[in-house]
Amino acid sequence: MTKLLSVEAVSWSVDQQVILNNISFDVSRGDIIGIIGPNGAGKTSLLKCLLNQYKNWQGSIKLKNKALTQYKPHELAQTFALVVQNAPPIFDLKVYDVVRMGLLPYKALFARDNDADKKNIMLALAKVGLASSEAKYFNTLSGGEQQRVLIAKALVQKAKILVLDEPTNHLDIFYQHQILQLVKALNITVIMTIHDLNLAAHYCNRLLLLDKGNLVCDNSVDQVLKPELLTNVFGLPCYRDDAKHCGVPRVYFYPASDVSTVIPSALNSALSNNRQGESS
Ligand SMILES: Nc1ncnc2c1ncn2[C@@H]1O[C@H](COP(=O)(O)OP(=O)(O)OP(=O)(O)O)[C@@H](O)[C@H]1O
Repeated sequence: MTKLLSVEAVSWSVDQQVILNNISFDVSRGDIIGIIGPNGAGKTSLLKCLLNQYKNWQGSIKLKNKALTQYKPHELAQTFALVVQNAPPIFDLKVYDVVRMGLLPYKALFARDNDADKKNIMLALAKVGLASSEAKYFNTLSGGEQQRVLIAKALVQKAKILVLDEPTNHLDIFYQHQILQLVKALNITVIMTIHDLNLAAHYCNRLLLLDKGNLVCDNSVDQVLKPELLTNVFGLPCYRDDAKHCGVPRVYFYPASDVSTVIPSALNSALSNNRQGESS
Protein backbone atom coordinates (compact mmCIF):
# COMPACT_ATOMS: atom_id res chain seq x y z
CA MET A 1 0.00 0.00 0.00
CA THR A 2 1.23 3.53 -0.76
CA LYS A 3 2.51 5.46 2.23
CA LEU A 4 0.47 8.64 2.75
CA LEU A 5 1.60 9.92 6.12
CA SER A 6 4.80 9.32 7.98
CA VAL A 7 5.03 10.26 11.65
CA GLU A 8 8.54 10.17 13.10
CA ALA A 9 9.52 10.74 16.72
CA VAL A 10 6.71 13.20 17.43
CA SER A 11 6.73 14.63 20.93
CA TRP A 12 4.60 17.37 22.44
CA SER A 13 4.86 18.93 25.87
CA VAL A 14 2.96 21.65 27.68
CA ASP A 15 4.55 23.38 30.67
CA GLN A 16 7.14 20.61 30.92
CA GLN A 17 4.41 17.95 31.04
CA VAL A 18 5.15 15.40 28.31
CA ILE A 19 1.87 14.71 26.53
CA LEU A 20 3.21 12.81 23.51
CA ASN A 21 6.52 11.02 23.76
CA ASN A 22 8.50 10.04 20.68
CA ILE A 23 5.60 8.67 18.61
CA SER A 24 6.38 7.07 15.23
CA PHE A 25 4.07 5.33 12.77
CA ASP A 26 3.10 5.33 9.11
CA VAL A 27 -0.31 5.60 7.51
CA SER A 28 -0.87 3.89 4.18
CA ARG A 29 -3.60 4.66 1.67
CA GLY A 30 -6.75 2.78 2.65
CA ASP A 31 -5.75 2.21 6.27
CA ILE A 32 -8.50 2.49 8.86
CA ILE A 33 -6.55 3.25 12.00
CA GLY A 34 -8.08 3.31 15.48
CA ILE A 35 -6.20 5.23 18.16
CA ILE A 36 -7.14 3.65 21.48
CA GLY A 37 -6.04 4.13 25.07
CA PRO A 38 -7.23 5.40 28.46
CA ASN A 39 -8.45 8.93 29.20
CA GLY A 40 -5.60 11.38 28.98
CA ALA A 41 -3.37 8.98 27.01
CA GLY A 42 -2.82 11.62 24.31
CA LYS A 43 -5.17 10.38 21.57
CA THR A 44 -6.75 13.75 20.72
CA SER A 45 -3.43 15.52 21.12
CA LEU A 46 -1.93 13.19 18.53
CA LEU A 47 -4.78 13.97 16.11
CA LYS A 48 -4.22 17.69 16.66
CA CYS A 49 -0.51 17.35 15.89
CA LEU A 50 -1.37 15.44 12.70
CA LEU A 51 -3.70 18.26 11.69
CA ASN A 52 -0.97 20.79 12.45
CA GLN A 53 -3.26 22.48 14.96
CA TYR A 54 -0.43 22.66 17.48
CA LYS A 55 2.69 24.47 16.39
CA ASN A 56 5.20 23.47 19.02
CA TRP A 57 5.43 19.72 18.59
CA GLN A 58 8.79 18.17 17.84
CA GLY A 59 9.71 15.48 15.36
CA SER A 60 8.58 15.06 11.80
CA ILE A 61 5.23 14.52 10.11
CA LYS A 62 5.38 14.05 6.36
CA LEU A 63 2.43 13.96 4.02
CA LYS A 64 3.45 12.26 0.78
CA ASN A 65 7.12 12.73 1.66
CA LYS A 66 6.77 16.49 2.21
CA ALA A 67 6.83 18.02 5.69
CA LEU A 68 3.35 18.87 6.92
CA THR A 69 4.58 22.30 7.94
CA GLN A 70 5.36 23.12 4.29
CA TYR A 71 1.76 22.74 3.17
CA LYS A 72 -0.49 25.77 2.85
CA PRO A 73 -3.67 25.73 4.98
CA HIS A 74 -5.94 25.21 1.95
CA GLU A 75 -3.77 22.29 0.80
CA LEU A 76 -4.11 20.67 4.21
CA ALA A 77 -7.86 21.33 4.08
CA GLN A 78 -8.00 19.45 0.77
CA THR A 79 -6.23 16.51 2.40
CA PHE A 80 -7.68 16.19 5.89
CA ALA A 81 -11.35 16.31 6.81
CA LEU A 82 -12.10 16.46 10.50
CA VAL A 83 -15.25 15.08 12.07
CA VAL A 84 -15.69 15.99 15.73
CA GLN A 85 -18.51 15.65 18.21
CA ASN A 86 -19.92 18.86 19.67
CA ALA A 87 -19.42 20.96 16.57
CA PRO A 88 -18.88 24.65 17.35
CA PRO A 89 -21.73 27.21 17.23
CA ILE A 90 -20.77 28.16 13.66
CA PHE A 91 -22.95 25.21 12.79
CA ASP A 92 -26.09 27.18 13.53
CA LEU A 93 -26.53 26.73 9.81
CA LYS A 94 -28.72 24.66 7.55
CA VAL A 95 -27.49 21.18 6.68
CA TYR A 96 -26.88 22.18 3.05
CA ASP A 97 -24.63 25.06 4.14
CA VAL A 98 -22.61 22.91 6.52
CA VAL A 99 -21.92 20.41 3.73
CA ARG A 100 -21.18 23.30 1.39
CA MET A 101 -18.32 24.32 3.68
CA GLY A 102 -16.48 21.31 2.26
CA LEU A 103 -16.08 23.30 -0.97
CA LEU A 104 -14.24 26.18 0.70
CA PRO A 105 -10.68 24.85 0.20
CA TYR A 106 -11.38 24.88 -3.54
CA LYS A 107 -13.19 28.21 -3.89
CA ALA A 108 -12.28 31.85 -3.99
CA LEU A 109 -13.87 33.89 -1.21
CA PHE A 110 -17.53 34.71 -2.01
CA ALA A 111 -17.48 32.59 -5.18
CA ARG A 112 -20.95 31.31 -6.05
CA ASP A 113 -21.84 27.66 -6.29
CA ASN A 114 -22.27 26.30 -9.78
CA ASP A 115 -24.56 23.44 -10.80
CA ALA A 116 -21.79 20.88 -10.34
CA ASP A 117 -21.21 22.12 -6.78
CA LYS A 118 -24.90 21.80 -5.94
CA LYS A 119 -25.00 18.34 -7.46
CA ASN A 120 -21.95 17.29 -5.40
CA ILE A 121 -23.50 18.55 -2.19
CA MET A 122 -26.77 16.73 -2.81
CA LEU A 123 -24.92 13.57 -3.85
CA ALA A 124 -22.90 13.62 -0.63
CA LEU A 125 -26.07 14.12 1.42
CA ALA A 126 -27.69 11.22 -0.42
CA LYS A 127 -24.67 9.02 0.35
CA VAL A 128 -25.12 9.60 4.08
CA GLY A 129 -28.90 9.12 3.83
CA LEU A 130 -29.82 12.75 4.50
CA ALA A 131 -30.92 14.02 1.09
CA SER A 132 -34.26 15.14 2.45
CA SER A 133 -32.72 17.02 5.40
CA GLU A 134 -30.88 19.70 3.41
CA ALA A 135 -33.09 22.53 4.67
CA LYS A 136 -33.06 21.52 8.34
CA TYR A 137 -30.93 23.37 10.85
CA PHE A 138 -27.79 21.41 11.78
CA ASN A 139 -28.30 22.09 15.47
CA THR A 140 -31.73 20.45 15.41
CA LEU A 141 -30.36 17.09 14.23
CA SER A 142 -29.53 14.15 16.47
CA GLY A 143 -25.87 13.40 17.28
CA GLY A 144 -25.78 10.57 14.73
CA GLU A 145 -27.33 12.74 12.01
CA GLN A 146 -24.86 15.54 12.76
CA GLN A 147 -21.99 13.07 12.37
CA ARG A 148 -23.40 12.01 9.02
CA VAL A 149 -23.67 15.63 7.86
CA LEU A 150 -20.01 16.17 8.77
CA ILE A 151 -19.08 13.06 6.83
CA ALA A 152 -21.02 14.46 3.84
CA LYS A 153 -18.97 17.66 4.22
CA ALA A 154 -15.81 15.54 4.17
CA LEU A 155 -17.02 13.87 0.96
CA VAL A 156 -17.58 17.24 -0.72
CA GLN A 157 -14.15 18.27 0.52
CA LYS A 158 -12.73 15.25 -1.37
CA ALA A 159 -10.48 14.67 1.61
CA LYS A 160 -7.88 11.98 1.28
CA ILE A 161 -7.71 11.36 5.01
CA LEU A 162 -10.77 11.40 7.23
CA VAL A 163 -9.92 12.20 10.85
CA LEU A 164 -12.56 11.40 13.45
CA ASP A 165 -12.34 12.21 17.15
CA GLU A 166 -14.46 9.69 19.05
CA PRO A 167 -17.09 9.42 16.30
CA THR A 168 -19.31 7.07 18.29
CA ASN A 169 -19.48 9.04 21.55
CA HIS A 170 -23.05 9.72 22.64
CA LEU A 171 -24.47 7.52 19.89
CA ASP A 172 -26.69 4.52 20.55
CA ILE A 173 -25.56 1.12 19.32
CA PHE A 174 -27.46 1.38 16.04
CA TYR A 175 -25.90 4.73 15.14
CA GLN A 176 -22.44 3.63 16.33
CA HIS A 177 -22.49 0.90 13.72
CA GLN A 178 -24.21 3.06 11.13
CA ILE A 179 -21.51 5.77 11.34
CA LEU A 180 -18.63 3.33 11.26
CA GLN A 181 -20.16 1.29 8.43
CA LEU A 182 -20.55 4.50 6.48
CA VAL A 183 -16.95 5.51 7.20
CA LYS A 184 -15.66 2.12 6.11
CA ALA A 185 -17.74 2.15 2.92
CA LEU A 186 -16.15 5.44 1.82
CA ASN A 187 -12.97 3.53 0.98
CA ILE A 188 -10.69 6.35 2.03
CA THR A 189 -7.93 6.51 4.61
CA VAL A 190 -9.29 6.97 8.11
CA ILE A 191 -7.66 7.84 11.42
CA MET A 192 -9.98 7.88 14.43
CA THR A 193 -9.79 7.95 18.18
CA ILE A 194 -12.20 5.47 19.67
CA HIS A 195 -12.91 4.21 23.18
CA ASP A 196 -14.92 1.11 22.37
CA LEU A 197 -12.30 -1.55 21.70
CA ASN A 198 -14.76 -4.03 20.21
CA LEU A 199 -16.09 -1.47 17.75
CA ALA A 200 -12.51 -0.59 16.90
CA ALA A 201 -11.78 -4.29 16.33
CA HIS A 202 -14.74 -4.52 14.01
CA TYR A 203 -14.01 -1.56 11.77
CA CYS A 204 -10.25 -0.84 11.93
CA ASN A 205 -7.48 -2.74 10.21
CA ARG A 206 -4.84 -1.33 12.56
CA LEU A 207 -4.81 -0.10 16.13
CA LEU A 208 -2.43 2.30 17.84
CA LEU A 209 -2.51 1.78 21.60
CA LEU A 210 -1.45 4.89 23.53
CA ASP A 211 -0.72 5.07 27.23
CA LYS A 212 0.57 8.13 29.09
CA GLY A 213 1.73 9.70 25.84
CA ASN A 214 3.62 6.61 24.67
CA LEU A 215 2.76 4.45 21.68
CA VAL A 216 2.63 1.08 23.42
CA CYS A 217 1.64 -0.97 20.39
CA ASP A 218 1.00 -0.37 16.67
CA ASN A 219 -0.27 -3.50 15.02
CA SER A 220 -3.24 -5.47 13.72
CA VAL A 221 -6.38 -5.81 15.85
CA ASP A 222 -5.37 -9.37 16.64
CA GLN A 223 -1.98 -8.33 17.99
CA VAL A 224 -3.08 -5.24 19.92
CA LEU A 225 -6.11 -6.70 21.67
CA LYS A 226 -4.04 -9.00 23.89
CA PRO A 227 -5.52 -9.40 27.38
CA GLU A 228 -2.23 -8.96 29.19
CA LEU A 229 -1.36 -5.79 27.28
CA LEU A 230 -4.82 -4.32 27.79
CA THR A 231 -4.85 -5.21 31.48
CA ASN A 232 -1.54 -3.39 31.89
CA VAL A 233 -2.77 -0.29 30.09
CA PHE A 234 -6.36 -0.06 31.34
CA GLY A 235 -5.72 -1.48 34.82
CA LEU A 236 -8.57 -4.00 34.70
CA PRO A 237 -8.64 -7.75 34.20
CA CYS A 238 -9.36 -8.45 30.56
CA TYR A 239 -10.76 -11.58 28.97
CA ARG A 240 -10.59 -12.14 25.22
CA ASP A 241 -13.15 -14.25 23.39
CA ASP A 242 -11.52 -15.67 20.31
CA ALA A 243 -14.68 -17.15 18.88
CA LYS A 244 -14.15 -14.46 16.19
CA HIS A 245 -17.64 -12.99 16.01
CA CYS A 246 -17.87 -11.52 12.53
CA GLY A 247 -14.22 -12.44 12.05
CA VAL A 248 -12.76 -10.44 14.95
CA PRO A 249 -11.98 -11.20 18.60
CA ARG A 250 -13.91 -9.50 21.40
CA VAL A 251 -12.51 -8.28 24.69
CA TYR A 252 -14.28 -7.88 28.02
CA PHE A 253 -13.15 -6.06 31.14
CA TYR A 254 -14.21 -6.74 34.72
CA PRO A 255 -13.74 -4.93 37.99
CA ALA A 256 -10.93 -6.84 39.71
CA SER A 257 -13.20 -7.79 42.62
CA ASP A 258 -15.86 -9.33 40.34
CA VAL A 259 -13.58 -11.42 38.17
CA SER A 260 -13.96 -14.70 40.02
CA THR A 261 -17.76 -14.47 40.02
CA VAL A 262 -18.27 -13.41 36.41
CA ILE A 263 -16.68 -16.00 34.17
CA PRO A 264 -14.31 -17.90 36.36
CA SER A 265 -13.60 -20.82 34.07
CA ALA A 266 -13.22 -18.77 30.90
CA LEU A 267 -11.08 -16.20 32.65
CA ASN A 268 -8.93 -18.81 34.30
CA SER A 269 -8.25 -20.45 30.98
CA ALA A 270 -7.43 -17.05 29.44
CA LEU A 271 -5.05 -16.26 32.27
CA SER A 272 -3.46 -19.66 32.04
CA ASN A 273 -3.05 -19.20 28.27
CA ASN A 274 -1.32 -15.92 29.02
CA ARG A 275 0.96 -17.59 31.49
CA GLN A 276 1.82 -20.28 28.97
CA GLY A 277 2.51 -17.55 26.39
CA GLU A 278 4.81 -15.82 28.87
CA SER A 279 6.81 -18.94 29.61
CA SER A 280 7.17 -20.08 25.99
N1 LIG B 1 -3.89 22.38 25.13
C1 LIG B 1 -3.51 21.69 26.21
N2 LIG B 1 -2.88 22.31 27.24
C2 LIG B 1 -2.49 21.62 28.33
N3 LIG B 1 -2.67 20.29 28.49
C3 LIG B 1 -3.29 19.63 27.51
C4 LIG B 1 -3.75 20.28 26.33
N4 LIG B 1 -4.32 19.37 25.51
C5 LIG B 1 -4.24 18.20 26.18
N5 LIG B 1 -3.63 18.35 27.37
C6 LIG B 1 -3.35 17.30 28.36
O1 LIG B 1 -2.74 16.23 27.65
C7 LIG B 1 -3.18 14.99 28.15
C8 LIG B 1 -3.76 14.17 27.00
O2 LIG B 1 -4.96 14.77 26.57
P1 LIG B 1 -5.78 14.21 25.33
O3 LIG B 1 -7.01 15.02 25.20
O4 LIG B 1 -4.88 14.12 24.16
O5 LIG B 1 -6.09 12.75 25.86
P2 LIG B 1 -7.07 11.67 25.25
O6 LIG B 1 -6.31 10.40 25.17
O7 LIG B 1 -7.68 12.16 23.99
O8 LIG B 1 -8.12 11.58 26.42
P3 LIG B 1 -9.71 11.26 26.42
O9 LIG B 1 -9.85 9.80 26.19
O10 LIG B 1 -10.09 11.64 27.82
O11 LIG B 1 -10.36 12.12 25.37
C9 LIG B 1 -4.19 15.29 29.25
O12 LIG B 1 -3.53 15.22 30.47
C10 LIG B 1 -4.61 16.72 28.95
O13 LIG B 1 -4.97 17.40 30.11
